[in-house]
Amino acid sequence: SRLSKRRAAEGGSLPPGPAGLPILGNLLAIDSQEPWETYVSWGAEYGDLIYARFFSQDVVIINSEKIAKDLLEKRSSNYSDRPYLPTRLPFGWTHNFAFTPYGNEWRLARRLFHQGFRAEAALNFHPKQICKAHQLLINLYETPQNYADHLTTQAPCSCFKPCAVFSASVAMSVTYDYETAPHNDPLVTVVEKANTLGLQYMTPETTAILSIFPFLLHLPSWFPGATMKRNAILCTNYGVEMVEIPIQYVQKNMASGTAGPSLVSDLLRMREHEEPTRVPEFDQALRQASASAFSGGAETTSSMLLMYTLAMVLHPHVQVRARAEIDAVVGKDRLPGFDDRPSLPYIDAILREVARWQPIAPLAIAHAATNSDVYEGYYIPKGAVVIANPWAMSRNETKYPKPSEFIPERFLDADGALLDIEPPTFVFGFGRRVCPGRHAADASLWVVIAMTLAVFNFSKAKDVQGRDIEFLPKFSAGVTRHPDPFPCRIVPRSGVDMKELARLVDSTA
Ligand code: HEM
Repeated sequence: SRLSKRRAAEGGSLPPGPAGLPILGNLLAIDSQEPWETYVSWGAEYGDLIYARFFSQDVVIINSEKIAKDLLEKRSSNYSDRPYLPTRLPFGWTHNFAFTPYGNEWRLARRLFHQGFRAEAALNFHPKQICKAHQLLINLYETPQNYADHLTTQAPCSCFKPCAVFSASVAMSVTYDYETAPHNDPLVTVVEKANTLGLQYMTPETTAILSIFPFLLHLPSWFPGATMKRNAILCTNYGVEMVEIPIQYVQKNMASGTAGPSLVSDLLRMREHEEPTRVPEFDQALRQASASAFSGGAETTSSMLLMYTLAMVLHPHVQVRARAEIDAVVGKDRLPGFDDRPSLPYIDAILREVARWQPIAPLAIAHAATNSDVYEGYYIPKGAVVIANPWAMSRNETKYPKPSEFIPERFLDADGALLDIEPPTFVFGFGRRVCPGRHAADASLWVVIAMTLAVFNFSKAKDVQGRDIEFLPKFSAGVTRHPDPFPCRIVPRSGVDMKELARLVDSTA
């Protein structure tokens, strides 16, 4: 076969892996809800570097951090491409550079994004993150039963104050200096629609079928069963609105002199100094950089905050220790702020453990091999889809004993100081494609964790007899993996009423 000839030419054999069917390859063997679990079980049999086939597509799965770093970081010039996604262009998904092939277009978009989101620049977001966290506290105080809405999306909410919609509003604010409306913000709605509809078509597992039946994408949209085509059209339209409307908003504000600082206003100013011939390229990159900031930022942050809420409800003793730390370091007269971060190691340990305990992107985003390669004697074909499996890395028992348990203490030494070990950065991916929003995400998560623990107590909801309502957490993987709604009670700590909360908020404003 062609493959064995290539192998003979290069030396080395394919990494071990499960036997597949002649045409389908290994697709039928994969748990469609939790493919990362299938890859963990393959790993137990074949090792941490696994070869599989989806139809005719070569796939390499990496279950260990070491191999992921050896390939995706140390050999990053060969492993920074993305798999070809037949859905990307028909669904108008050119606005998110997460899916742009490796090359100049991606490089420029990522460079512009970096302008606003690199570690030092992301410090500028702190005041906005604090302000949004304050709004979140007020919303949680007033309508705690709507906690998921406050943390994630918009939804009818009975409070009259601006509904925080924390994640989306931080993202919109830093990218466009756009204040999300209290309810049903038109832009947040359109981003959600574009994301929910689009992202399910952007994974190698789902799109594998299109590489063998590409006609599915080309059936006329009125054809019965042509859902994919109809969705592609809808999604393209949402994408255009989601990209263009907020840019026009910034341009209008700049023209009237009312634009506050934002990524897009900075980039529009940079644009004025571009060579005229380079402007079209710059415009395309500006669109990718800005749309990626808010479409990439909102959903991920909110999924992690839901994981955090779940962790707190299930582990009251963790809250007790966290509160004792906050009370000792910050006191009860004010809320924790970023300056307190170095003195609050337990809060950081919670943040790390939330990220590790339930990775919200269990298979990160697949990379692709530009050229064939040989690693430890194994042959990796050119064009192979390379899937790193952060889920498997989070379940490494040597590094994380009792991996399915939530134990922030694993990141601390006996004196309660943060251990000098690498935090679970694998949840943000690897190499040149590593998540560029991670610094902003880290600060948003930290401030919410610190402030909510300072003010609230999370517990299981009670039934009419006053008994805890027990539940088994369930998770769904849509855009990102997140817990399904679970019953919970969020009540202010004793002594915190609305007046006191307003005072606390004012004291850190
Ligand atoms: C809350 C936690 C977050 C997690 C766990 C997360 C995780 C990831 C992962 C796993 C990747 C793929 C990395 C790879 O290919 O190796 C990624 C890429 C990306 N993330 Fe994040 N992310 C988070 C927050 C954010 C935020 C807040 C933003 C935007 C402000 C963002 C923007 C992006 C973009 C634009 C990419 C594509 C990078 C590229 O292809 O060059 N992410 N993220």
